[in-house]
Amino acid sequence: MKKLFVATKNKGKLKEIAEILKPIEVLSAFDVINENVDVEESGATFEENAKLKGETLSKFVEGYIIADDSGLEVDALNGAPGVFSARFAGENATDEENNRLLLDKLKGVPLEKRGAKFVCVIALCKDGETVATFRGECEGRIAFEMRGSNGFGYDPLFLLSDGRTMAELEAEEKNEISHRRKALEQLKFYLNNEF
Ligand SMILES: O=P(O)(O)OP(=O)(O)OP(=O)(O)OC[C@H]1O[C@@H](n2cnc3c(O)ncnc32)[C@H](O)[C@@H]1O
Ligand SMILES: [Mg+2]
Repeated sequence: MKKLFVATKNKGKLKEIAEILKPIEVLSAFDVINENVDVEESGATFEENAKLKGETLSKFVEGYIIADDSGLEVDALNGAPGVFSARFAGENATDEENNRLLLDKLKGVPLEKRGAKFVCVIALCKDGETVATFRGECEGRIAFEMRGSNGFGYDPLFLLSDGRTMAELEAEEKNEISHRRKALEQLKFYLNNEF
């Protein structure tokens, strides 16, 4: 496969996906669709939402498209924010607002109880149908304050075992260990075998 559309409005995701999938050419579906398509992420799981986004947008492009639905699951919050990660602090919440709310909710929780994981589900779709889904996870803890300016979303609060936050990693380092990398590796394996 030489070229793949991606159904995302998130520039941070798009950049990571393009880097990880090289040499496949990655194109944003929203750059080629003239209409204003908005997909309601009403699913209860990352899989459902990835399919919703991929299947809907696949009807507007020629060929294969992938959608990424991802988020953060925090142990002490019983898996929240989960599928609500992007809108944790409200419908149009900024990353900063989401991070602040997370810190608030974890006030007084000690480090050993601050376990969390990032989850990424990639759906591969075509002509309104899902061909396959792939899941990647990355484990860490929630830090006591935000640190670092790389990445996006909850990266400044996601503490790795070496003591750095995900936002303190260089882009290449994040792309080696991330949930997104793990899901996309499976996609690459699938594409190499099926196409
Ligand atoms: O739906 P699209 O258009 O792809 O973009 P989005 O930002 O709304 O994406 P999601 O619905 O999948 O929500 C994922 C949220 O989870 C968080 N997230 C996902 N991957 C992340 C990562 O690698 N690092 C930090 N936060 C991440 C971040 O807050 C995202 O906004
Ligand atoms: Mg979204």
